[in-house]
Amino acid sequence: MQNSNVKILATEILSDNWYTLRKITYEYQKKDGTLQTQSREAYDRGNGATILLYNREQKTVILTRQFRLPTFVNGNETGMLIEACAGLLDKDNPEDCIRRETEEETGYKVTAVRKIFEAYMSPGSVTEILYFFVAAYSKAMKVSEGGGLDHEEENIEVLEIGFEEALKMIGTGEIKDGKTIMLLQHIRLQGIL
Ligand SMILES: Nc1nc2c(ncn2[C@@H]2O[C@H](COP(=O)(O)OP(=O)(O)O[C@H]3O[C@H](CO)[C@@H](O)[C@H](O)[C@@H]3O)[C@@H](O)[C@H]2O)c(=O)[nH]1
Ligand SMILES: [Mg+2]
Repeated sequence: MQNSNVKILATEILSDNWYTLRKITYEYQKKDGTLQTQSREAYDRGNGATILLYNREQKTVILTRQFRLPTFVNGNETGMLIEACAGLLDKDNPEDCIRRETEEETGYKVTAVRKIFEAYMSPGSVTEILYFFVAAYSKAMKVSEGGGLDHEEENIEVLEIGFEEALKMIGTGEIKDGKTIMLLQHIRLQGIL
């Protein structure tokens, strides 16, 4: 935090049940030089990594489907969401994290992963920065069922979908997850599939 126009005055923890919600009060120097005191809530659930697995011969991608409670209480009738594989970093670096998460959730053991960019996904309220990766996959890399970790209560379905179909699913609203849309569009924009 190096912006000399901002001075943190107070940090209050509103909730630290599973992740941490803080209310931060700060002094902000406006362009005209005057000082303004503001406060904002920031939800800190750590940082994350996500990956799109693609197969050039088959022109397919690997996606997941799982129940996402926050979407269920906000308009997603079944609560089921189709997403690229993703996970929180814990103490890992993003690359190790995404390799581990890929194997746990999809059952594919990928070797060469490529970082493409990083993005704040909800900058007005959530601190998280998300690291984006892509990797080629093949049948030979499938080492387990995937599906996520039982002790984390993950019930993840693994989907292998034609790339063109996945792109269409953005238009139909069947794919409604930001990171997944960004990854699919990247694959198209870069001509990877
Ligand atoms: N008990 C309990 N479990 C929780 C809670 N919040 C999350 N979990 C569980 O903690 C686990 C976290 O799984 P990960 O695979 O590491 O993370 P993720 O939820 O898939 O998050 C990924 O996708 C998010 C949504 O796009 C990203 O925001 C995030 O960065 C990451 O990439 C999941 O099993 C989730 O259900 C909670 O409040 N209580
Ligand atoms: Mg996950």
